[in-house]
Amino acid sequence: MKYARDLAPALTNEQLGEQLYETLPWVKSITGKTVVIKYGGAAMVDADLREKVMGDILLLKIIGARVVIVHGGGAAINEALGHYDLPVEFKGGQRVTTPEAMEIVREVLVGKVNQELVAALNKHGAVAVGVSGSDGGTILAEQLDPELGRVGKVCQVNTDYLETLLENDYIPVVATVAQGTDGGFFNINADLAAGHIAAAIHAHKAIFLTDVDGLYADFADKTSLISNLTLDETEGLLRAGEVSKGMIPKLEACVTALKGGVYRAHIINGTTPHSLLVELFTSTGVGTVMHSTLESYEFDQHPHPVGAFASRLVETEEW
Ligand SMILES: Nc1ncnc2c1ncn2[C@@H]1O[C@H](COP(=O)(O)OP(=O)(O)O)[C@@H](O)[C@H]1O
Ligand SMILES: CC(=O)N[C@@H](CCC(=O)OP(=O)(O)O)C(=O)O
Repeated sequence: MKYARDLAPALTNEQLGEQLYETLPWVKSITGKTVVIKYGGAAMVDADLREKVMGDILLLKIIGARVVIVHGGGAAINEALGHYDLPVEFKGGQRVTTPEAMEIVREVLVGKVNQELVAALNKHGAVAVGVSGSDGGTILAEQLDPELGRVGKVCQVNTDYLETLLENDYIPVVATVAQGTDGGFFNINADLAAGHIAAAIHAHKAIFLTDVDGLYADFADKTSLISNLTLDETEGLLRAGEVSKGMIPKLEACVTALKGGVYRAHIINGTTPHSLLVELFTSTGVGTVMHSTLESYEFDQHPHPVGAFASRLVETEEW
């Protein structure tokens, strides 16, 4: 037997209740909306954390969000290439992918990472379905640059199969190996694929879970975490070469998503337990959020009384 008094809660029941109640408008803002979550390989390495992320995603689904997961697996691909003594090389945040490496990319992304994520979700019930870019012609790509080998540029996203799965209450889990216009397969950076999918499926939000707290104005200066920025500012940072490595495709993906009509793009730390819930269900959030204009951002930033929020929901119904 355990006495409640010995559990020493950090908050009083009233404070806890207040906090839960404050999430209500944010929960309402997600219900019925499509949310594309890019789950990066860098945030996937710890199995316990991965379970927590899957739990948070299930919670989003239970409250009525239409969730699409697009996953990476860069770290696992590096490991597999090392195992076969194949080189690991990136240019502008994209992997140089020889035909040999492409075979490994397929094995790792489609055969391993995708199945593991689907299995982790399906422990809780038959909710997830693995989708590779070529399934249902979901992602069609052509060669991006001969120097990068089998790296693809997305030319078309066909959302029919994803929509069918969402309508039937499944969570599609997408591995970003695309069908090539030349009949082969292409390796698509998972951030870029997520940006294109979010735009094509008219997502309300695109959320990028990675291994840093968000976008830093200066990565070396940990006090420079950016809380929010506009589309123009994001493009400005890219043009000025202010970001490097994996952050380049991530920001490019945010730009693609926002230009394609996605309401918000978020970059958050997937290695911090429940960052997804804090980002989505609190006024302050934890990571970096990108939005089309400052006006549209400020509109969202004060806690909305439930009644007032309901009228906003009507205004944004199409999303
Ligand atoms: N300005 C920046 N702010 C944040 N991260 C940055 C920045 N510039 C480069 N990075 C790097 O981008 C990495 C995230 O991209 P990546 O390694 O591709 O992760 P993922 O596997 O989640 O896509 C960070 O770990 C960090 O090293
Ligand atoms: C072309 C290209 O770079 N493809 C990526 C695909 C996986 C990925 O994007 O994984 P993360 O999200 O974990 O970085 C790669 O081969 O690593």
